[in-house]
Amino acid sequence: MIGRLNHVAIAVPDLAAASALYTQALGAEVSEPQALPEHGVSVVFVVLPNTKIELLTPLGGQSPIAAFLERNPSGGIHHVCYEVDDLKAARDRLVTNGARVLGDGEPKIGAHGLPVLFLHPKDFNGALIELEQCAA
Ligand SMILES: CC[C@@H](C(=O)O)C(=O)SCCNC(=O)CCNC(=O)[C@H](O)C(C)(C)COP(=O)(O)OP(=O)(O)OC[C@H]1O[C@@H](n2cnc3c(N)ncnc32)[C@H](O)[C@@H]1OP(=O)(O)O
Ligand SMILES: [Co+2]
Repeated sequence: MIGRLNHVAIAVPDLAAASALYTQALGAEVSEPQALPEHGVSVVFVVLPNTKIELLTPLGGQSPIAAFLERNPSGGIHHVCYEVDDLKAARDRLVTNGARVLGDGEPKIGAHGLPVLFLHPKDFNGALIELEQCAA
């Protein structure tokens, strides 16, 4: 069911500083910031030869990552994103098998303009998992 690793996400307290760190200290290619109010975050993507790193920071007063950063003030690995061929079929199979899909269970459009869902970290060995519909 799951396919390629689309990205690994790191929550950061200061997106500009984290972007500069990846650009200057690590010599990486970093995208321009994207504000995603429907997700309560702003993000940049670090483009790697085999996957991406998503650097994200809270946006607005209701960010789902605010509590994570309170627990981890200097930041930390936040989630991994796997690609799936059919997001709704994957969701239905996971729910049938007892996994919890976060939010209202309906896919939302993510940073790549594709539908995404999140699975509860407590159901997957303490790791927050994002599933992204493969591009057609
Ligand atoms: C940019 C768009 C998109 C993309 O296209 O890539 C994104 O990536 S958007 C990313 C931001 N959005 C989300 O993360 C949505 C899903 N997340 C959530 O709904 C919440 O973050 C959460 C997973 C429900 C956690 O909420 P929180 O308020 O932090 O705390 P809780 O008390 O409800 O947490 C329960 C339990 O889970 C542990 N936890 C929390 N976050 C993580 C995490 N990232 N990784 C692992 N574990 C996590 C938390 O510590 C609690 O554990 P216990 O204390 O042991 O109960
Ligand atoms: Co993500």
